[in-house]
Amino acid sequence: MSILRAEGISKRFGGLLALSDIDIRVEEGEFVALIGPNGAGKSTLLNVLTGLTPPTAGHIALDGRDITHASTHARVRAGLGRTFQRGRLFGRLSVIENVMTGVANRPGRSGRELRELARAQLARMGLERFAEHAIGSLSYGNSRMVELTRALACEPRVLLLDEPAAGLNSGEVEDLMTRLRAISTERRLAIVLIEHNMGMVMRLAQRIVVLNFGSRIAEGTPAAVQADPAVLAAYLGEGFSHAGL
Ligand SMILES: Nc1ncnc2c1ncn2[C@@H]1O[C@H](COP(=O)(O)OP(=O)(O)OP(=O)(O)O)[C@@H](O)[C@H]1O
Repeated sequence: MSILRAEGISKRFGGLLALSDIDIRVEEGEFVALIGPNGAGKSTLLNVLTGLTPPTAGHIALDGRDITHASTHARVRAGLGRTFQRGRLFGRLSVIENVMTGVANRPGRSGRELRELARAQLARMGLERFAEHAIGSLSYGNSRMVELTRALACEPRVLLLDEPAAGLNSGEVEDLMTRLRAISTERRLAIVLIEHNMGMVMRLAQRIVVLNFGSRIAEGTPAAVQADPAVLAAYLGEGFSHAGL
C-alpha cells in the first residue's frame, strides 16, 4: 500500500483548470520528484495534498486513511510534513524556538522536553551552534536548513519540499542533497520534491512525475523521463537551455 495516494485530483481557479485529474502515489521511503515548466501546477498540487487548497475533485489517502477533508494540522499530525517555496519561519523567534513549533505537534510534552527534542533535531542537521541565534541573523542557506529541520521535527512519514534549493549556492545544494539522501534512507521517509534544479532532480529522484498545464504528461525513472519526447516538448516551449534537461 502506498504511504501517500491521491486520485483524480482537479483544481479549478475560476476559468483556469490548474490541475486536471491527477493521480499520484508515493511509496514508503521513496524519493519522488515533481517537475514541470512554470505554472504547470506543482505548487498547487502540494497545496492540495497538504490541505492549504481544497481540491475541486479527487481523493487523498495517507497510509490508507482518507484525509481529503482533514485540516492542515490533522495532516501534519498524521505524518505529512512540508516546506514552502518562500520560507515561512517565525522571524521574531530564535532558531530553536522555530524548531520547537515543529516538535510541538507531538502532544503531552513539557516546554523543557520540547526544547531538548528541538536541540536534538538541530544537532542531527549540524545546526546546533545556531540554536539561540535570531532567525534574521542567519544566512539564507542556513535559514532554509532550519525550515527543513522544523519540518523534520514533526516526524513526518511523507515530506513535501517546494524548491528547497532555490537561492542556495552550489556548496549548499550539495550539502542539502547529502542530507536529503541520508534522511530518506535513515528514517524510511518518503520525499516529494519540487525542484527546478534538474541536476539535483536527476541525482536524487527514484521516480519523476512531470506536469504541464495541470496534466500529468510523463512519469518514470530519471533516464526515461529525460528521453521522453513529451517532456522535451514541454520544456522546449519555455526554453530548452533554461530547463537544463
Ligand atoms: N490562488 C490562485 N488563484 C488563481 N490562480 C492560481 C492560484 N494559484 C495558482 N494559480 C494558477 O495555477 C497555475 C498553476 O500554478 P502553480 O503555482 O501551481 O504552478 P507551478 O508549477 O508551481 O509553477 P512554478 O514552477 O512557477 O512555481 C498557474 O497558472 C497559476 O497562475
